[in-house]
Amino acid sequence: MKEAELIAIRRQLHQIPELALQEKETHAFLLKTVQSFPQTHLTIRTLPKLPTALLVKVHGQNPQRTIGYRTDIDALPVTEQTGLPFSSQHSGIAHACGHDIHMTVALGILDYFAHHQPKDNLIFFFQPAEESKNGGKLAYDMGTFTGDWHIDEFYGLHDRPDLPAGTISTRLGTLFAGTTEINVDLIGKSGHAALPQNANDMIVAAASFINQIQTVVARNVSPTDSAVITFGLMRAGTIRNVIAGRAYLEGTLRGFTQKQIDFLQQRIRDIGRGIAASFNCDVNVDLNQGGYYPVENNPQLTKDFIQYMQSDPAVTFAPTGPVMTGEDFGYLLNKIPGTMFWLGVNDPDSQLHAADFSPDESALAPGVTAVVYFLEHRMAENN
Ligand SMILES: CC(=O)N[C@@H](CCC[C@H](N)C(=O)O)C(=O)O
Repeated sequence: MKEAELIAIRRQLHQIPELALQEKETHAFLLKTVQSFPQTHLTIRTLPKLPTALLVKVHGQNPQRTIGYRTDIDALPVTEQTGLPFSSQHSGIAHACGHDIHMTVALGILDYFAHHQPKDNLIFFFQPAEESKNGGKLAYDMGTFTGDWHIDEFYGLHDRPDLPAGTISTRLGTLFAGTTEINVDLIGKSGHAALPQNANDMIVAAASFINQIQTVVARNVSPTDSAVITFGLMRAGTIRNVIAGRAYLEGTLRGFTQKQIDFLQQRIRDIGRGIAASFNCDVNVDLNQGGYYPVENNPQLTKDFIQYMQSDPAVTFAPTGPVMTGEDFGYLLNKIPGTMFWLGVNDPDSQLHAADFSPDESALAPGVTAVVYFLEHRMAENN
């Protein structure tokens, strides 16, 4: 596929961002595009119980194994502020995490193998719901990757704004953190602002909960380890002279190992129980990890990936450390060995999830080429 075609696809996808599990237009666009490729050795599959997902199998000439390639397809509840002429046409929703770039690269790779039949089988998984609702886990747990759709090794990328366009980067070990969504409901008693003795103020209880949570990473995690707990949403109260009888908080916790995540979850539950006792209120702590396991790259496959990318003169490879962003590809890599890697998209003044995030489209063609060449390498004899 020519660079201009990749850019045209990316711009169309960019204009129709959809939230997790609602990716109907995106699914229709992806299906139409895949149907426009030569169909001789393709099988297209949809999942009745996960209707926005799309799978495409490329049948190999002499298959010894099946290699999977995954892209996420959902967007974020962000109002785009890029000023691009092809900005989001869906109010309040944007591809602020670059999944339009991910999908376009996947279509570019698939188009290549639709025209050049591979030796082994390839399965492309266009996965809904990465940002929330763990679409990867949903698909895996419903038995999607069994029988003819079994995958031996799995690859996927994420775009990265602080790397030059087209640069490939990954590491041995954990690449992305495991995350857990935290929802906390504090239930007390509302009343008159002037009569606190007759009420039970949940703004004060929530403030205390938040303050105690700040001690977890600072005081319970070794200074040589990393973890983060952030509360990004807090709702309580209606007016200055009514004591709030309820407060609601949403946050996320992140760590690089499952052991550490389990520990952080336990501390949050403990603090919730402590607040309930000390404020004589109800505190319901709901923790949901879903499929957001730490993204742990398989040692053998990732060593081969890094060696290949470093040795190919057409590829710029950069080493990297782990990051605290999460990815539900972590769940799939927990079940199927594989490698997740970054693709540089050169937007260093912005960041993932920002309203002005605008990846550099010149990353598309080298991204496709690097993955196509790597997959050819994996399918060569002796690999
Ligand atoms: C790449 C990226 O930004 N991923 C998301 C994953 C969502 C995690 C989950 N919804 C949570 O907040 O725990 C991220 O926020 O890192």
